[in-house]
Amino acid sequence: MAFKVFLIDDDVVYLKSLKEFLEVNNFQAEISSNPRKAVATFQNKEFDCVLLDLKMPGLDGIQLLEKFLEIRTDVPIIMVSGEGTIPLAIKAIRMGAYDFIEKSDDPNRILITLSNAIEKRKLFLEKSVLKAQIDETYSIVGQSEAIQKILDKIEMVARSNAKVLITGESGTGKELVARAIHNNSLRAGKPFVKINCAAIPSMLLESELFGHKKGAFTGAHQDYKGKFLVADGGTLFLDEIGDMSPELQAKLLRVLENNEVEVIGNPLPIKVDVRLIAATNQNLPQLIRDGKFREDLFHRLNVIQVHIPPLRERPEDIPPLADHFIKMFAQTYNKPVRGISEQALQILKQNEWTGNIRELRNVIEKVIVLTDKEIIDAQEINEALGSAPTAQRLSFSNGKSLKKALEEYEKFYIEQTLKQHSWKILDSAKALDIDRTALFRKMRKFGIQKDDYVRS
Ligand SMILES: Nc1ncnc2c1ncn2[C@@H]1O[C@H](COP(=O)(O)OP(=O)(O)OP(=O)(O)O)[C@@H](O)[C@H]1O
Repeated sequence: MAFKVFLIDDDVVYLKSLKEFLEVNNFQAEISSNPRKAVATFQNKEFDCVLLDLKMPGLDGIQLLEKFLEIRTDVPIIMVSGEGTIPLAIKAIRMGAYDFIEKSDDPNRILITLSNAIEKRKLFLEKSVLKAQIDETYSIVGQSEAIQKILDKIEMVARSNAKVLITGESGTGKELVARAIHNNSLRAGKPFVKINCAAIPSMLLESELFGHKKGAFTGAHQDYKGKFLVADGGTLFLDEIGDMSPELQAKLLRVLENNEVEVIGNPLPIKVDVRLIAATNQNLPQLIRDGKFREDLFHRLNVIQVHIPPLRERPEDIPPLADHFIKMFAQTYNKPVRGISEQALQILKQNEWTGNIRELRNVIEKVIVLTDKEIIDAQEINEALGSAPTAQRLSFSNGKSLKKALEEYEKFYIEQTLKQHSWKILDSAKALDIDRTALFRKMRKFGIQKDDYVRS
């Protein structure tokens, strides 16, 4: 497809010859010798680049440039300067023109300047599309007062370097908020590194965080760059901070006090510049009272606190979230789904959502995979919820044998316990007062699984 160039000049002879030259070189060219009409044309048509004469009677090039830049700034404008207009051309560039050429220039130079400008625009547009896709994936949806306050807080704290502690149940969006803070900060171009303190055994976590030198301990076959160093200049997100061992808490505190990392096996500490965001679904003040979390570390981390309430406390967020996930998964799975019926929405609003937004997202994904309808109906939602029944729905298990009803409840109860304990088998088994083998057996029997659950 040929690129479209808009040529504006009062010199019609020059205009026509330039148009011919560009067309021979596979460009499409539209010309205008009337500056006022040119504004309307620029407003109504799509161009990849504009070549604009600096000196014209009536509205001159500088005034026209000003008007064009008011309309849009993504189309590069190259000024065409005649004799003695170089200072004006420089002024135009200061105002936002892409470059300038001289009428007397070798036509091949004009081609090069034009191609460069169009290439730059292409890259700009590609970047905008990618950014829009990322923004969509990481956008925080919700109309509740709680979410609006969180969005305001993100904006307020993003530009500082203050440490942030994000609290909230599993699946409420803690990681999403951490990413939003990073993406809105001056560190946005630098890495965002996430580490889940509950998913890595305590002995390995130290090396994951701070790194090690080859030979520092048995099995350290090569140097390993810890997450603090990987995140240098950017943001480190420590998820499930409440699960960090007391020894490691002490080491983390030292890093935060000195902004230096002690790589295992390396005698010299290394300076780092990392913004720390921590998250937990546990009650840290309670862990402090139980002697499991250091109070000094808590105060270091808790400079700014963002608490995300569970979804059941903000049902007004369910319609916009459902809409968001429907659009997202309809596109992913190429389905014709456009919306959801009022009745189906009511069922979603009444659900308990112990797994919060992650659970809602999974339910919508499941419905979209299975449906071919344009509007999701109540039956489809009920079926999708059926595999993860809530306490509310279980109380209506009429028509089933007692054995079946009890089994359903047993499955539900085990699932909820696992969720509450972030899928840690040992903790969940303890809470259920059964041993871990029995829990594994029941999980197998009921087909309960989470892809990345942790064996603690
Ligand atoms: N307000 C929101 N708008 C859109 N999507 C959301 C929102 N909150 C959460 N999500 C989505 O829900 C899922 C779970 O969110 P996230 O992983 O951030 O939760 P979390 O609190 O960090 O969970 P965990 O404690 O289990 O690590 C993600 O897919 C996330 O994109």
